[in-house]
Amino acid sequence: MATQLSSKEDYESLLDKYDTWMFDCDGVLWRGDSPIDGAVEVLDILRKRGKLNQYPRKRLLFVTNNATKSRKNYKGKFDKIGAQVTVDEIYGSAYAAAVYISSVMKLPKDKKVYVIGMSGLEEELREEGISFIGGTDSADNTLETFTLANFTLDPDVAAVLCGLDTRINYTKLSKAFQYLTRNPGCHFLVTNEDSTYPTADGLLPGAGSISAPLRFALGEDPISIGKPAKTMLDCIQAKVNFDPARTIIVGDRLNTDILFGQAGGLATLLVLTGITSTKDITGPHASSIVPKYVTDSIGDLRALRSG
Ligand SMILES: O=C(O)[C@H](O)[C@H](O)COP(=O)(O)O
Ligand SMILES: [Mg+2]
Repeated sequence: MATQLSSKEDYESLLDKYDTWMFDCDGVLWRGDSPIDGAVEVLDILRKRGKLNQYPRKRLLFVTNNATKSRKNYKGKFDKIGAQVTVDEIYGSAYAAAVYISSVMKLPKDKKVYVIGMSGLEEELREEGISFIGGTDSADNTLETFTLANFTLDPDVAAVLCGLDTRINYTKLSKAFQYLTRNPGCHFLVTNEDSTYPTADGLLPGAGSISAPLRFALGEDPISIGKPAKTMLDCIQAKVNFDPARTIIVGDRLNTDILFGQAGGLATLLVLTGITSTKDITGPHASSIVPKYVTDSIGDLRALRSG
């Protein structure tokens, strides 16, 4: 059963127990471009309280499955909402995918990736020195009818990488399908599998719903790199030395954020400002994924402001 947090004492006890705070972004810190009420203030409180001598220094990390933006893009988004965050505190599935392709898959330099995704994903691939086609290329961002007669297979494509792409179309799906069925050994990778994406005005199809047509057409599941996969945690641990026993992840989705935390031996705090609602964690249809703590919103931690 999850512990429902509500009092200042509840939140103070979290400060006592955890030095590293991992924050999911969509549905926790913001919905689309709208910050969650109190989120920026709470980040500031945690930084300030973490510097006081009664607590070990607090480390804040931001761990998002949203592959539409690069770490630098996210730094700009944090700046815009007035949150003091550095690029090396940000871990996105776009970055994790680029690291996976270069360091785990070890894609040969003469090979390339066919991308379904947006400029942030392309930026992270470029930063890792990975060659790619597709993505925001104008030839792929078209509503023209796709015909194989006009398509030339690139034999150097050794992986297809699919992330959230708000300009998805039949041409992109068809090209990806050609590479995955006609280039021998072509890897099928997705940045993440979130089914939906929480915006300020409601839910939209998420990255998992963008790659779903390919999975159905292929009859094959991809390798997924974002939460809850361990790949994302490996990516963070390669850069940041933290103690899982003194680390908490704050998330809004049970089958990504909370599972990711549980698999990594982290404490988990679920907030109800994004994907998950009370009916998902209580009553007859409650999920089997049970967070350690629950609170309505990250803004509830403003109770810590007085110190
Ligand atoms: O569709 C997606 O990619 C996800 O809904 C979204 O981007 C998740 O982002 P997160 O909650 O991990 O910040
Ligand atoms: Mg989220």
